[in-house]
Amino acid sequence: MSNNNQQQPAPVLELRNVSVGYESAHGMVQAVRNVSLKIYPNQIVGLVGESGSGKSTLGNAIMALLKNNAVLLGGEVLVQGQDVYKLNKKELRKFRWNRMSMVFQSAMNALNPVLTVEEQIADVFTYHRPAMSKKEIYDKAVALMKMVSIDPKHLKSYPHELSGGMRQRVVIAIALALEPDLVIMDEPTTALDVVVQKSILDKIKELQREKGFAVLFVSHDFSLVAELAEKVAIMYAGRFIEITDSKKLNLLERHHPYTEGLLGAIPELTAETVMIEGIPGNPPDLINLPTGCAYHPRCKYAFESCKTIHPVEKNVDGRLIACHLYEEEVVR
Ligand SMILES: Nc1ncnc2c1ncn2[C@@H]1O[C@H](COP(=O)(O)OP(=O)(O)OP(=O)(O)O)[C@@H](O)[C@H]1O
Repeated sequence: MSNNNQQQPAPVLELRNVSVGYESAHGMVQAVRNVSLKIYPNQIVGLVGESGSGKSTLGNAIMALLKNNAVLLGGEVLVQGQDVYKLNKKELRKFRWNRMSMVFQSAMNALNPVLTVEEQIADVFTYHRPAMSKKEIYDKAVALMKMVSIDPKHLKSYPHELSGGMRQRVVIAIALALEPDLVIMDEPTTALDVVVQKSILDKIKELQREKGFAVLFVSHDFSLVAELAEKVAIMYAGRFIEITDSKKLNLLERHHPYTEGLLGAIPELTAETVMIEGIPGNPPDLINLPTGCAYHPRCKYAFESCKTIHPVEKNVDGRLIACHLYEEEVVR
């Protein structure tokens, strides 16, 4: 979304200093640490980071679907201005799927194997739109199948009779059934081959443009997110270490050293020889985080302050970067 208008629309999603931990026998796992972000209508924002960086935890936290041992340690999650943690159980059940929905990791395997596609789509309407007639629900199911480019004859199919790509399309159709304002997609195409992956991503883009919902697209695949999303939040050890326009995701721009490492790990298809410079070391233990910057033990630029002083987010050429290498104005 362009920022040129003086009148910026209200964000669909606003995260204010959100922190989430998991209680464990060894201490609190600090899975999400003080993250803030705004997503506007019509916008696709990518969320990337290595496995274990806290992406799914944040997605679940937005939906207020945290696991039993998880705790919202602080902050606010506002969807269309509503703090989801201020809703009671009944209000939350209504709010979810109507205003915000989520395509979970490996969702295509989460379809109920003993129900037909039609029954699973109908369930959503029976629960959330009890006044709808059977005929209206059937018509809606047909329209949803067409929307995700599946022949409506498959409404009578059971999940095992569909390909992985078709099952994933059904899951996306279900997530969009009630026309939510915000859709969280957690690795929606990871289990699929590249061709099917591309067709699903094209479908997501097409539907998003047509319907105008906002998307938080979670993935560990940096190049995929850079292509799909307008803005990308890069997560390391539970924190956003950089938030940038995806257009600026190239090594000619200044970045957080971790982003630079991820960018270096993307092979350039046009290059004659491909040099992949991985990131050395492993992500930190989220119970005993390193002092200072959590990335410093792996950072090739680390200096003394990085070991002791927590880097705050700074505005660097229009990007938010939390790194001592940069001196610019403090934004928050
Ligand atoms: N129920 C749990 N109890 C304790 N720790 C947990 C629990 N669930 C997740 N974690 C830890 O929280 C951290 C963040 O996990 P999360 O699944 O959010 O990361 P992720 O970036 O989504 O990873 P992936 O891409 O592998 O799904 C990890 O260190 C993980 O081990």
